[in-house]
Amino acid sequence: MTTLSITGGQVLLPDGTVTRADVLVDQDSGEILETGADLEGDATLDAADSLVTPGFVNGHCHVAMTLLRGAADDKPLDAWLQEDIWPVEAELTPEDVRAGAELGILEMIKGGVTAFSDMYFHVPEIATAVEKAGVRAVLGHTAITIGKDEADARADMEESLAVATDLDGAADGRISTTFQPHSLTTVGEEYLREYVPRAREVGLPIHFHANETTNEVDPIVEEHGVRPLEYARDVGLLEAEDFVAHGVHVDGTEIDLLSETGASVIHCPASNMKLASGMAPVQRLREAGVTVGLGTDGAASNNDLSLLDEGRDAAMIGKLAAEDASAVPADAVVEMLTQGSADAMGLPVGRLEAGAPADLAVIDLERPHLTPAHDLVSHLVYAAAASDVRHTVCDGQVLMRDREVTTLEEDAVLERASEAATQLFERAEG
Ligand SMILES: CSC[C@H]1O[C@@H](n2cnc3c(O)ncnc32)[C@H](O)[C@@H]1O
Ligand SMILES: [Zn+2]
Repeated sequence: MTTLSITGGQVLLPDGTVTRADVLVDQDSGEILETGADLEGDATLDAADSLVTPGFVNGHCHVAMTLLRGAADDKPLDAWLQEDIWPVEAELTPEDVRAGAELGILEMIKGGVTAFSDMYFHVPEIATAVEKAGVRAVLGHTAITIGKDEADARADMEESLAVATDLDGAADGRISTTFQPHSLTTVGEEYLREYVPRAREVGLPIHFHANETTNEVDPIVEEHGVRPLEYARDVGLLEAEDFVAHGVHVDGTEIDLLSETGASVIHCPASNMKLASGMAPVQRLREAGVTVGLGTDGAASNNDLSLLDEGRDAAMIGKLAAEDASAVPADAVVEMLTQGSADAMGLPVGRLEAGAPADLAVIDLERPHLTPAHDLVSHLVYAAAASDVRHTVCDGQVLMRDREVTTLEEDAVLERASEAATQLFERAEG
């Protein structure tokens, strides 16, 4: 057995308390052996003057959209997608997706993110980037049927099933998968009724966008006479292992439905603010017992992949939405960006305890904006930034040491992504 000891730091425990301790990791199994005093390993990672936290878990992302970062801002969702994003995405090659995925994963490792859940296409390229970078991911091919003839629509749904079946367990088990209808308005009812049961037959969880904007809610209410999540339930969605991205415009009936079914919500506050989609009722969801995780959405609607930024945004917008400064407090946010997202995604991560996967981030506390250190949970949510992360460990392997990523060559990743983005936009502009 080869062991790694993360020494001299303060450790954020699963109950939200912080204690001075070392963390001993079995690098062969990738699991935490013990947290406690004076733990020696074969190798050491210095955590003096630092906070050791579970790796942050990005519950909803389109990682390759880093190539579209900053290319289309200041529009609402429908216009942004239809006028700017989808025409460019139509030109994306598998190589582009690989370059964008490596860039996004590099950014996430640098910000202490050790796992992410992704919705996109050319997914084998994303899987290759995940394997190389050493992170954990829940991947899938996202199917859209509107605007397609029956053959193309079916092909997309079939691909979503096939990709999820083929890639499950890849990268030594660090990749798991979901079936992914894009949303309740972009996939036709007949396809949901046919393919959701097929996903169930092979045991796939389902990840989809829902209730993001009122434009997505109103047509469903008009056509079906019920709220979108009631319709979702009727077509077989919202099992306990499913998770919904956004859940902004959910009413009391839908909150009860989420709570009864055990389906989770991934809250994406930065994207919801930037696209002016609305304010998710996070405090009400949590009070109803719904599992809530945090996601960045893609870098074109955020415009970064920092879960620490997302945490601060969640706290701020959660208070505004509830009109209550005590709503969505720091400890709730820390839970959402670790255990909440992990539970939603069906991953046994997000907790620093013996037997759990050794996925963690070490945050440098010797920073002006983190001084004095009255309350480290408060700092994590209200003051810390992605650039404060010193080390990142996933599955017991050191992915970043002293701010240097070990698994990806940073300069080369940046160069490939810039080049791919330039050529992509040249093609798209014709
Ligand atoms: C077909 S792959 C996934 C698809 O989703 C698009 N997308 C990015 N952000 C959002 C969002 O906030 N709501 C809905 N769809 C979104 C992305 O551009 C891809 O086309
Ligand atoms: Zn999304």
